[in-house]
Order: sequence, then C-alpha cells, then structure tokens
Amino acid sequence: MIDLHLHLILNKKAGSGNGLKISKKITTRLKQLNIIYHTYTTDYQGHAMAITKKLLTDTLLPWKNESSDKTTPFPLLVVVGGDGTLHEVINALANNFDIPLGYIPAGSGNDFARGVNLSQEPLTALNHLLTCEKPQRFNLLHYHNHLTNQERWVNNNVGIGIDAAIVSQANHSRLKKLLNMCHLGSMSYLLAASSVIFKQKGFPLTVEFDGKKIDYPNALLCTTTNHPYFGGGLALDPLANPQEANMSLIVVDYQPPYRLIGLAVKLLRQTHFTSPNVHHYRMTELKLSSSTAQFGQADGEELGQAPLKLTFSTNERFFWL
Ligand SMILES: Nc1ncnc2c1ncn2[C@@H]1O[C@H](COP(=O)(O)OP(=O)(O)OP(=O)(O)O)[C@@H](O)[C@H]1O
Repeated sequence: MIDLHLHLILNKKAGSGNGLKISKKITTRLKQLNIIYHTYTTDYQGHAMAITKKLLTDTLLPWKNESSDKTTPFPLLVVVGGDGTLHEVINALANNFDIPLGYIPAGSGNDFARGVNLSQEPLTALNHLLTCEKPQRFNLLHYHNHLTNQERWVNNNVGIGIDAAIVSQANHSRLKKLLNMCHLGSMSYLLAASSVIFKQKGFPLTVEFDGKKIDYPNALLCTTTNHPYFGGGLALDPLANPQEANMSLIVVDYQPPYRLIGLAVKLLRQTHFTSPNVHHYRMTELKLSSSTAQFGQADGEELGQAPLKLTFSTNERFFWL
C-alpha cells in the first residue's frame, strides 16, 4: 500500500449538510487506521480554490511513478464534497495535470462520481482511495468563452438553455436557503424546473466540429459532456466514457412543455436518442455560439445570461481513483 499523507478539503455544507456527517465518518476512519491527514474546511464559495492554490505552492507534488521518494508519505489532495467543490479544485490545479486528486463524493448530485464509477458510499470510496497504488487518467472538458475571455476546466458538463435557466432560478430563489436548511436542497431544482419549462423559449445555436457547421434555429438545450451523467444521475449520454479523449454534444430542439414530459420519460428509459428532436454527436474539438443572450452553466456554476462563443477541448488529468 502506498504511504499517503492526505490533505482533505471538506465542504461540510455539501449535499444540503450531508458533507458534515461524511467528513466525520472519514476522519474517524482515518484515525482508526492511523493514516496521517490534514483537514481544510471550506467556509465560503471559492474557498476550496484558495486552499488548493496555497497547497500548490508548498505541499502538493506531481506523481512520478519510478522516481517517487518512498521514504516520505506522498501528499495527496482529496476533495470531500460535491461537484461544485470538485470544479473549484480542478480549476485551481489548472494545468498541473500530474498532481493527482482523490475524491469522496458528498454532494446532492454526485454526477462526477457516477461518471467515473466511484462509490457514493463514503467509506467504500475511502477504502478504494486507500487501496489505489497509482493514479488513473481521466479526461476533463475545457472551455474558453471568447466573448468574456473566461476559461474553465469542467468535471461534468457545460449547458446552454433550459438546464442553465433552472440552475439560475434555483440559485436565486429565496426558498433555496430554507430547503437547504431542511436538507431538501434538490427540491429547489425541481421547483425551479416546474416553472422554467413554461417560460423557456427556443434560441439560435451554431455548432461547428470536424469541418461541419450546423445551425439550430430553435434549440432548447445544448449540453457538452464527457461522461454519461447529468442533473443528479440522468444518463444524458449513456455510452460516454471519461477515459476516452472525446466529448459528447447533445442538442434538443424546442418542445412545448407538454411534449417535454414524453422526452423526460425517454431520458429516464435511456431511449431519448431515438427522438428526431434530440441530436447527438461526438468530437474532439467543438465551437458553439449563440448570438442571443442565453443562460449558461458549467458544473452547476452560473455563466450568466449573455451571448456565448465557446470553444471546447479535452485534456487528461491524474485522479487517485
Ligand atoms: N462553507 C460554505 N458555505 C457556502 N457555500 C460553500 C461552502 N463551501 C463550499 N461552498 C460552495 O457550495 C457550492 C456547492 O457545493 P458542492 O457542489 O460541493 O455541493 P452540492 O451542490 O451539494 O453537490 P452537487 O454539486 O454534487 O450536487 C460550491 O459552489 C462550493 O463552492
């Protein structure tokens, strides 16, 4: 077994407060096993990024298989939180792809954990982490928004349209805080979805890849991902594989609300690609643009409501999974 010194970033607010219970379980087990660890609890949005940047300067090391110094424990950064905390940490690590990252899911959706086949049971995920001998490479998405000059790494997906409008409405609802306090955070997305489906209009979208240019005059949803899961366990692209260096694009044409129910049933049955209104492509590089102001989201973080001009690529990074 590799001798590890764990540096745990804990989001105790993740999963509507479930992160606190999971953090306690993890630290109790680590004490029982006499494993050296340090904890860093996040106090606000953006804190996981600041903690990681500091650890990058004085603690973390790239994984070098052959030459690793076996006399001192390897400093392993581990996120205990949801997809949003993971998003902050992979962006703080940025191009340091050889610094491995461990993960114990503690969020509400945990789509990344589902996508890489990691157990959502915290002690099982910890046991897996402790028995890994070396890191594995998984692909992350990268986007660059040319209109704002913003670039980010993405562990799950980037959405334009109805999913991003739902994220925005849920985040700005006064009910969200109350539902979070009652450990019912996911309800805020369901409530937002039930109102957004009646308001969301179609939007013009241009897609470019492999020398092709496709115009969608009336899109409802446009999601770029490189693993199957979306929205807390919906298999948007059931065959997407984060160990393959490609990405999936799913575009759904505008549908009136009553037809969205049928589409949702197909999505649950994983038969949505048979619908003529669902378009699915795989590629290694992609450009997306929308000239009208649209809601965008990346791993559930809002991109605002603005015209978009995005280019996408993928890159491998080490995960201790
Ligand atoms: N102490 C804190 N108080 C408020 N927000 C925090 C705190 N710590 C982290 N955050 C922010 O909370 C957001 C959500 O956290 P996270 O994604 O870990 O949990 P989740 O939303 O329950 O999980 P998932 O995204 O998997 O559903 C992230 O943007 C993160 O930056």
